Amino acid sequence: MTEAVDTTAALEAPVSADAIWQSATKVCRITDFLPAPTAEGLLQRAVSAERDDLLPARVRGNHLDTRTRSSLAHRGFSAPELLTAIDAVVGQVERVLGVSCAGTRPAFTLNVHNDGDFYRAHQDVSPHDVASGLAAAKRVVTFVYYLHRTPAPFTGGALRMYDSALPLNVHHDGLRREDCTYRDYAPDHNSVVFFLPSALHEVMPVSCPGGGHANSRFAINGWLCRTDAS
Ligand SMILES: O=C(O)CCC(=O)C(=O)O
Ligand SMILES: [Fe+2]
Repeated sequence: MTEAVDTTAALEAPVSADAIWQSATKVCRITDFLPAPTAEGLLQRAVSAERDDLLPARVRGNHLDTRTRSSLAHRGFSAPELLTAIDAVVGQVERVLGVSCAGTRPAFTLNVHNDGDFYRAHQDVSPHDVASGLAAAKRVVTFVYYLHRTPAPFTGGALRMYDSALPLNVHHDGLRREDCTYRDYAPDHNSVVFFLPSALHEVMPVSCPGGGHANSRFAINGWLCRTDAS
């Protein structure tokens, strides 16, 4: 039996101008993504990265900003086996996220978080990038593939995905970060996540008291980027 609902009162009440509208951000997450020996091989390459190749990670626009981001990045790291696997699932990712990756090319770095490292809340593409025609504006999909020794030699380091919120994505006034709901994703070894680069996200601080490069939280983080031709 359906009950009649009186909506008159609701219609007469004005919608609060301060209301924050939130909706869960879509994330495709795949665990045990690569065959275990392939993941192990990638981890070994990450562990044996040359010290000289690891430079302080930069924020969008190629700036060093240690209050926003603390980690090391290896820009020349190669991971063809990961790219092949991403290619194999891109159709499903497109369907879930509602974008087309046709004509895109991957660009990525190996990111290394150790004790005390973090990456504060940010977007991989902002409306400003698009307005200014910055290279980041070509990012169509973000991917992050995680690697670490097992059991994890660190704690923390979750990927925090904030729910999309109005007015957050329109203008920043009036919306405090504390008001935003979110979901945390564990950076489990051999798992990968895909999301839209406009989504607000954060790497929670990593605790790795013993330090040591080999004990780091490794992530191959990149984007499927529109090419000039696409
Ligand atoms: O390592 C992660 O979980 C995400 C890193 C990230 O957001 C980035 O490099 O833009
Ligand atoms: Fe990011």
